[in-house]
Amino acid sequence: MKAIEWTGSVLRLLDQRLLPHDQVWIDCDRAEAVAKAIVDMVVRGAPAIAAAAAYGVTLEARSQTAASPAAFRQQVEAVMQQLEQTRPTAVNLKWALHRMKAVLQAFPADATAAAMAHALEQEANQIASEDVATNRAIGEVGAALFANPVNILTHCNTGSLATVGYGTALGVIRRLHELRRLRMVWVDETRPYLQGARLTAFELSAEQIPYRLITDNTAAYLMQQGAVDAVIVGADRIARNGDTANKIGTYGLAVLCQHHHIPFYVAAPLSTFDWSLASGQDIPIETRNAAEVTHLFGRALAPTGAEALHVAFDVTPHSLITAIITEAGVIEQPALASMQAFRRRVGEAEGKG
Ligand SMILES: CSC[C@@H](O)[C@@H](O)C(=O)COP(=O)(O)O
Repeated sequence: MKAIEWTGSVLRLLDQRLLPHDQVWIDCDRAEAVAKAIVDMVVRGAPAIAAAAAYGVTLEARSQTAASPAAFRQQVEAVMQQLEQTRPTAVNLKWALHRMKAVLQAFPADATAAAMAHALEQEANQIASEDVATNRAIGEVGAALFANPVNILTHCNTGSLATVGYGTALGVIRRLHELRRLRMVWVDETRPYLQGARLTAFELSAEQIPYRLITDNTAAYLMQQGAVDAVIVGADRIARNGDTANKIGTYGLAVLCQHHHIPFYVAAPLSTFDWSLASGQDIPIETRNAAEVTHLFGRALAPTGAEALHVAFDVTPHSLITAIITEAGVIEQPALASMQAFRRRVGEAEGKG
């Protein structure tokens, strides 16, 4: 399953707002269209929006090849800034744009616009292909944590639709299934946007991975019944001390896991680490339109004029996280010291400095 495709001239995005029932592709031929697609959640999930933004820069660069080198740089950098504003919490977006900016800055002042545009396209392709390899590595590392078949509970969508392919938390689940070490997956529906019900259930159905969809408020009951062996979720930003921002409802699951003595894992690539932030308190949390809470598919659930709050992410304190699973290994009991030791081991170059 794929939700992002670069044709060499346009970025094709599978409109995730319409899944699972309609599979409609949107062709973006300008950076503005990509920015709008990210804001409107046509494309979503931290690694997927990072790759989409990189292709947004590529589209702008390709449209400016007749410009002078200085005008080209100015225009492309303006678009990078615009893309960076589209969604605030997922740091992968910034990480990808920093990579694109570094490519631009490596060229001498008199480099031709065409040469710079070509290099930017290559970098976007590199970001996209690395993501799939990274997720496969995360899957391998994560699956090694489980010796026997398990029941996993997951939240939101962290699969092929949220990445360029394979997925992070869902990558671990996918790998467990391949290794016959997965009993089944409990899929939180993930109110209000229903990424679990619409997207994760869609991916698991397509691959015939056994799952059952539950309402978000069923997790506690299942844990009490002994029906959950572990929770695995993705992440949008991980601070220096291991505090992790992810889809709203993640923190509640971590608290429940602590109460029930169930391991709580975060699976994320190094591009989700924000070493510049001391703790989760510094992570910007996106709030979205309250109509996404009061309405479902355009139909009002609440009385007319009902006030609602739509906080899209929450922060799980590192003390509640059993381990963070990355492509470079596992960080057990993440905290400042273990995170710093991990960072030294993998090298600063791979994370966000
Ligand atoms: C591999 S995706 C990790 C996270 O981005 C995912 O868990 C999540 O919270 C997605 O939120 P979304 O608002 O759908 O972009």
